[in-house]
Amino acid sequence: MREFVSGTQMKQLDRYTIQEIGIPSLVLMERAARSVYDTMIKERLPLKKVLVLCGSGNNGADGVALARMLHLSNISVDVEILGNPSHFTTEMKQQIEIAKKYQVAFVKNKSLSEYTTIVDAIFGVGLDREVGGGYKEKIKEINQADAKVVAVDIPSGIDSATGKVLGCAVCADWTVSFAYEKLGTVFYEGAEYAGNVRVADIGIVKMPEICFPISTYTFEEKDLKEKLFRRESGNKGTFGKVLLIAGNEMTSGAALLSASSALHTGVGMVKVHTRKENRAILPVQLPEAMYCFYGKKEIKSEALAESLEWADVVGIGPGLGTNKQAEALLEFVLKYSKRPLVIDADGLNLLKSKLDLLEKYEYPVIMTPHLGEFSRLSGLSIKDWKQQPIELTNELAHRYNVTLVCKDARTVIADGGQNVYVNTTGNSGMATAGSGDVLTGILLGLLAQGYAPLDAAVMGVCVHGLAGDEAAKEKGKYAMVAGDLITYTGDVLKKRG
Ligand SMILES: NC(=O)C1=CN([C@@H]2O[C@H](COP(=O)(O)OP(=O)(O)OC[C@H]3O[C@@H](n4cnc5c(N)ncnc54)[C@H](O)[C@@H]3O)[C@@H](O)[C@H]2O)[C@@H](O)CC1
Ligand SMILES: Nc1ncnc2c1ncn2[C@@H]1O[C@H](COP(=O)(O)OP(=O)(O)O)[C@@H](O)[C@H]1O
Ligand SMILES: [K+]
Repeated sequence: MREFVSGTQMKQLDRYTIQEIGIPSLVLMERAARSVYDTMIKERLPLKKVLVLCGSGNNGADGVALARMLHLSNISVDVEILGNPSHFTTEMKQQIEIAKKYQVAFVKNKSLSEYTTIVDAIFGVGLDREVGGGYKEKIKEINQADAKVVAVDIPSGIDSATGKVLGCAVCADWTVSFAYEKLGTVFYEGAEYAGNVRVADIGIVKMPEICFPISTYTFEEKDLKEKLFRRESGNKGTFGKVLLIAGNEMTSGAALLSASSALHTGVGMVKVHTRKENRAILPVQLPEAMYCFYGKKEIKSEALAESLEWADVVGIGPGLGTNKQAEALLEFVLKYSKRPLVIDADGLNLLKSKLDLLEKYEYPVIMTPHLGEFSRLSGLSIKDWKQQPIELTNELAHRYNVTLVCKDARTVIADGGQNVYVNTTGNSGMATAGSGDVLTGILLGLLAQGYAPLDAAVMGVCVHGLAGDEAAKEKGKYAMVAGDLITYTGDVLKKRG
């Protein structure tokens, strides 16, 4: 698992390392600059003529130290300082003094066309407002230049906690980040601006010396290998029974995708509770599942109660619609199910009027809203979530006492505890109808096989994204459809299981 930090957290770690541990700031800076230097050499960046653009803070000071190292290696380098001298940090003043003694060249407003590589040391994690004026003009110039661009710590203009572009931002080919990758280059748009990200250990203390109220991780492919477990002696009972309540008379596809995806995740049995109109389609397309059909004006309470008793886990929502019948189904499940529950799609759209029942539900719940559903459920706007994705996901998970999977290009998963997860697998090809239904099936499949809710959620979202990445590799992001994710889920589990 990889850990991420916000700029505020990073500053706490810097401060702790310098003040409590006693490593001088200039020592950290020397290592920071050296790690950027090493990346530039290792990645064979064109170093015929380098420009280092520096702001007035310690990100700029890193830049001046780097310029000195390049200069001492006989690489032709110029430094341009953009910041106001009256705002220079102590370290910045020291670095300039040292560099001048080594005769590093300081320049002003030279054309960027003569440089083969530009280093962005304008703002680091200290960026705290929109970029404007001369900085904005310079960043636009960098983005238009032909040179390769290396960002120090984080591309200037990217909010270190959210990835938001604050006015404008440097578009880098490489970002060398110190100690931890910043959340700002994990979330979009920052992830696109950062290019290739390398994390350099510069001697800053690692957690848990400092305990944050929330720690942020990503669950990776190699973690899957450790977590996935399938008992060779198992039978279809031990691999779990899923009850899926999904699909109305218009939307058999959603039920099919979720049910099929649960089966392709290795679950023992799946039963689908769905509308009678689907009788002619679903068993033909998915004969491996069992079915219970209900008519227009009923929910078949007796059969449903039996199925709820039979199942190990229950899923409700994909393609269910939001009419009275769907509402009655959700109410019945919340009242009478005694199993872990996954609520998705229309199940979430109906939940707002059933929050009292949700509160009383005594078994684990995973909810999987995309941001529109999150917004309807919470009353918060999508913009609110984008400003504080980690905190708001965790807060809502805590409020409803559920595991919450907030689906976006970077899905955030939380259960109200100390650890929040940001998924980094997947791609834009997954922004296609039915992708979410597939995820619901994967989550049900993992839950039924006995993984704890938070584990099932982080593993499932990671698998879903990896399946998307395989699909993109084979079919392309334009042509891939949700059904492909099911096929590749099987491949992902086969390779990593
Ligand atoms: N000793 C340390 O503290 C270390 C710091 N390091 C570097 O220091 C950076 C953090 O340094 P700082 O905290 O000094 O902050 P930065 O250098 O990131 O920037 C802060 C400066 O920019 C100004 N500023 C912020 N937003 C602005 C805007 N939109 N327009 C114009 N000016 C703006 C601030 O007023 C301040 O002068 C890290 O990203 C990292 O590169 C590393 O060298 C590791 C060690
Ligand atoms: N750009 C993207 N990068 C990675 N994953 C994405 C991207 N866009 C969408 N996804 C994923 O695809 C799924 C879409 O789910 P959802 O919005 O519920 O779709 P649907 O309702 O059509 O099934 C989510 O798991 C989401 O995280
Ligand atoms: K920078």
